Amino acid sequence: MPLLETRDVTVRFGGNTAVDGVGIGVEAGRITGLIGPNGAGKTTLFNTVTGLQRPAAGRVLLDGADITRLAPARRARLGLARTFQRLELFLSLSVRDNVRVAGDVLRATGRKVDVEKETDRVLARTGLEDIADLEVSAIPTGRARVVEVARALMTEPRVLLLDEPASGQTERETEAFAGLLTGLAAEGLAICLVEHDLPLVMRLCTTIHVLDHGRLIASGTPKEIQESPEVVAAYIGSEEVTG
Ligand SMILES: Nc1ncnc2c1ncn2[C@@H]1O[C@H](COP(=O)(O)OP(=O)(O)OP(=O)(O)O)[C@@H](O)[C@H]1O
Repeated sequence: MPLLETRDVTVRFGGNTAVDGVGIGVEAGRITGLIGPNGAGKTTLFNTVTGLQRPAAGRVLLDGADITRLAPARRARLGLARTFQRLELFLSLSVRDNVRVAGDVLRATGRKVDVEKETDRVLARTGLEDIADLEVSAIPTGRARVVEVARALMTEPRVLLLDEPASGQTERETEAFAGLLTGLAAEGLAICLVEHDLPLVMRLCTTIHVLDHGRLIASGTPKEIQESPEVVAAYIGSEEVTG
């Protein structure tokens, strides 16, 4: 059973159906891809899962429990964490402080945590120790993306939703990042990856869901997705599906 599931989720903005009856699953210990051309509805689906967007219809389930009506903070306490396509970091704070602030979510669960120790552990785990004391405004975008992941990890999530985390990363940064994600999944985390770097998605994901114009047009292994005529047709003129 998937740890996170959407069932028949529909989101409308006026007359525009941004997400149209979409059901996807995200499993623990796996990296699940969510891809699709620009405007396909990927971020809107993430927003629905995390509670920033209310669906017109459908349900979101976490570990079998219906969380569709819960506020975003409640969902975060239940183990949902995300990063944002447009980075949502405190630019004038240090890398360490950006990570540390997420300790509040952990404290809100009532768990006794040493936030300083946990911050150090997460900074080490994500390879950010060398820039921990720099202001976020002074670091390259590629590393800032990792800071967002580190901040999400501070909440000790069960599910991590990543919205275009590799965008702005150098090839070397992406390599390190791929290693980090693989390691996190191996530790049991459920990761859902929205990413336009399709070779990266094909390499990391066990299952990939493909959206086009709000509709789920395919779900399957990387091989199945690359061979799907619907997927190839959806990407013609926008990007190539390669692995
Ligand atoms: N707040 C909003 N108000 C109105 N329309 C919106 C809003 N957010 C998204 N949309 C529309 O919903 C559709 C899906 O957008 P969304 O950002 O979810 O796609 P996406 O797959 O994440 O795209 P991209 O890959 O470009 O980030 C688009 O047609 C977009 O214009």
